[in-house]
Formats: sequence, structure tokens, C-alpha cells
Amino acid sequence: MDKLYIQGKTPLRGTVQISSAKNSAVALIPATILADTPTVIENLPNISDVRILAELLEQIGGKVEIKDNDMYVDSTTMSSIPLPNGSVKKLRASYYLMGAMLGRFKRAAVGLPGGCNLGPRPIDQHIKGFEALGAKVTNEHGAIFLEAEELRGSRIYLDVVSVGATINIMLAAVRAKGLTVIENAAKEPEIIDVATLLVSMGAKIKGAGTDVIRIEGVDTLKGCRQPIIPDRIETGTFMIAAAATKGQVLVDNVIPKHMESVSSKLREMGVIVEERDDSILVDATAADLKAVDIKTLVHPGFPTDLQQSMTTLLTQAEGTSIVTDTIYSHRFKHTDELRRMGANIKVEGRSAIITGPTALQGTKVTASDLRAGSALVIAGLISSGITEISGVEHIDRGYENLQAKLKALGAETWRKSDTLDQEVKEKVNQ
Ligand SMILES: CC(=O)N[C@H]1[C@@H](OP(=O)(O)OP(=O)(O)OC[C@H]2O[C@@H](n3ccc(=O)[nH]c3=O)[C@H](O)[C@@H]2O)O[C@H](CO)[C@@H](O)[C@@H]1O
Ligand SMILES: C=C(OP(=O)(O)O)C(=O)O
Repeated sequence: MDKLYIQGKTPLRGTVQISSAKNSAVALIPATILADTPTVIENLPNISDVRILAELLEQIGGKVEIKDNDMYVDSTTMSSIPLPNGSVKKLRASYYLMGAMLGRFKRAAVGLPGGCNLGPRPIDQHIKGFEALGAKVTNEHGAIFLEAEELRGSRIYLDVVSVGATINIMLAAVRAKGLTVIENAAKEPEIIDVATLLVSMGAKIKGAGTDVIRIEGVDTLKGCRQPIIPDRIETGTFMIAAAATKGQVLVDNVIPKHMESVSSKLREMGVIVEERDDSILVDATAADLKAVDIKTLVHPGFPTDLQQSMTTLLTQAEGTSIVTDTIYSHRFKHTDELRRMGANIKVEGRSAIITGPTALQGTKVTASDLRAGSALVIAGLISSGITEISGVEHIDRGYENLQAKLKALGAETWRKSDTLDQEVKEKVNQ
């Protein structure tokens, strides 16, 4: 397993280009299953979640080619091959194979998903939606089996606002008979991106981005060419890293509107944040960071996926901050590692109480999940000495070239592969 090393204390300076959104990409790729002709998704991020989904499409008979980050998917040869085990367990978004295969083939068998371990992550609302559309759903030996004679449109009220359930029900409903209405739907920008792709394929969807989505089923969908929105979580990560290192970074290729909750929190902390057409300038060179309280909420509230990085930043702010995660009550594993680096953080229930500022010291830490990884990378950037981060494979799930992008902003960071070291050692000993 690789390790990431960071020699801290260099303010980030320069321009960083943001990649396409992981959470859109991982839904758009399964959505290609629904088309009866080939689809091209443009400029996908080169991350492990994308590569695994490409493999999964091949496992069900699809032809997939990735060239210059564009993915060409020929879905004509696909069939409903069961995927009860294996790679589906390596990521969360494999659950979208359920909705897409159910929509196209009226049957699917997909193992329960993996992804970040943030405490319980049930998929009961996805299943409630599939059942409402007429599917028989059973859970056997850790896999979900879905089958329907035909899918019929239905009115579905989500008991919990869920990004995954909203998209999954859309995927199944676009090829159902009649009208489906999803009420209390999630409103994340990635949902609009998926709806845009499906509409380009010929689906009839209205209201994506609001809490009521109406889908009139169609018999067939055809492939198309589709770009992806920029990653708002990667954007936020670089904004927070710029603030934490007291740097000045132009975060480019972004949609500033998606970042409002983050921009306004950083301003509240004393950071200069200037929104431009498709970039955001973050300037913390003269900032005296102030403590703030944060509550994660569904979009357009503060995203849970930036809570962990924000916690690191707040260790540098004067005063006491309370960070409450209303989406995932257990998303605080990173705080144990931050404490080992010198942070003053207490976790009580679903809140972290952070008192700062505290000087952090580099040490050996482990990323337990993707955003714990980015929180620790930011901690490494502001620590004295060297930080060694294990669990880099989690970071690789969602950040394209994170280390190279940080280096281009002036960070001193390098990556080492244990297996490579071992091979080198063995060669030397021969
Ligand atoms: C691949 C992807 O896009 N992942 C994102 C997606 O995850 P994911 O789609 O898994 O998250 P959801 O929006 O579904 O989850 C929101 C909340 O609803 C609960 N819930 C969800 C579904 C369900 O059937 N029952 C239920 O109780 C979850 O436990 C959680 O507390 O949205 C999350 C919330 O913005 C983000 O952190 C993830 O990065
Ligand atoms: C929780 C996340 O991802 P996933 O849902 O794919 O595990 C994330 O992107 O922060």
C-alpha cells in the first residue's frame, strides 16, 4: 500500500484546475447501461471509483474504452449478469447498477455497496423506490436481487432526503411505464447532472434540482455525448487547504454557485473569498482565522463531504468551534488522528468541539476513509515536520492527481509504494 508524505508549513500559492465531479461520474457511468446505443462521457476524473465502474460495465458485457479521460461505452452487448460480489464492494456508487440494470433489463443482482465507512449507510429508500415501481426485491447473502415483469410509474415520498435513492429511482423510472413522482427528493447538483444526461438520451424528466422530480417513462433511450460538472468537494478541499496554509490560490474550473455555503463560512472565519465566472480566489495571507460553528446539511447546506477538512482548518482558528454532522453521526474517525498531531478536539454525539489555535506536528497517521484522507493531507500541509499518511487508497477513490496538484501549488509532498520498496530491497539483497 502506498504512503503519502508531506513536509508541512509551505503556504499554497498559484492556480489549481478542478477535475470533474466524482459523485456525478459514478452515477453517469452506470446510467450508460440504459441506452440502446453507445454513449460518451467526457473528461472523467482519473480516480479509482471510475476505473472500477468501467470494469463492472465490462463484466456485464459492455465495451468500454477510456481515451484522454473520455469514456466510450457500448451498452448494446450488455446483459443482466449478476454482480453479487467482487468489485461492487469497493465503492458506494455500485448501488446505481441496481437502478440502471432494473430499468434496462427489468432484473438485476448486485452486491451491497462499499464506499466510505461513515457508520450505518442503509439503502432502504432505494429499495422502497424500486418496490414502488413494481420490482420484487430480496436481500440474499449480502446481495440485492431485483426483478419485475414490468416497471410502472409511481408516487414515491422519500422518508430521508437521499442523493443515492433519488438518482437510483430516476435510473429505474426513466424506462418504466407512466409517470413517477419522487417527493422529498435530494437537490444536489450531481442529480441535475444525471438528469441532464438522461434527458439527452431521450428521457422525460422535470424538476431535477428541486424536491419534486417528475419522470414520464419512455420505451427506449439512445446514447449521447455528455460532459460533467466540476467536483465541488475537490473545489472545497483546495479552498480549505489554501485557507489553512495561509496561502493564496485561484481554484479554477468551478461553479461558484455550488460553493456558496463553503465560501460564506470561510469569509466568516476571516478569509478573503472572491467569486469569479468559473473560478474562486481564496486569499488567507493576512487572515486571523476565527472560530465558527458548522452544521452539515443536504444541499444547498454545508456538505458533509467537507466537514472533515473543515475540522482540520478549525484547529487553526482562534476560539471554540462546534462542527455538527447531521448527515453522518459517526463521521469523526479523522479526529483521533488530528488529536495525535496535537489538535484539541472532543467528540460529543454528532458534534466535534474544536479549540484553537493549536500547532500541529507531523507524525504517522492513517486515513480511514476518503475525506478523512483530505483532512489529514491538509493537516500535513500545516504541520511542523513530516506527516506520513497511510490509507492513501481511500484518497485515490476520489481525488485525481491530488499530490501533483498540491506540488504545483508549492507543497513539499512525495509518495512511496511499500510494495515497490520491498521489491527494491529484495533486489538489493539478491
Ligand atoms: C456516491 C455518492 O454520491 N456519495 C455521496 C452520497 O452518498 P449516499 O447517496 O450514500 O448518501 P445519501 O444522500 O443517500 O445519505 C444521506 C443520509 O440518508 C441516510 N439514508 C440514505 C439512503 C437510504 O436508503 N436510507 C437512509 O437512511 C444515510 O444513512 C445518510 O444519513 O451523498 C452523501 C451525502 O451528501 C455524500 O456524503 C456522498 O459522498
Ligand atoms: C462519502 C463519500 O463517498 P462515497 O459515498 O462514494 O463513499 C465522499 O465522497 O465523501
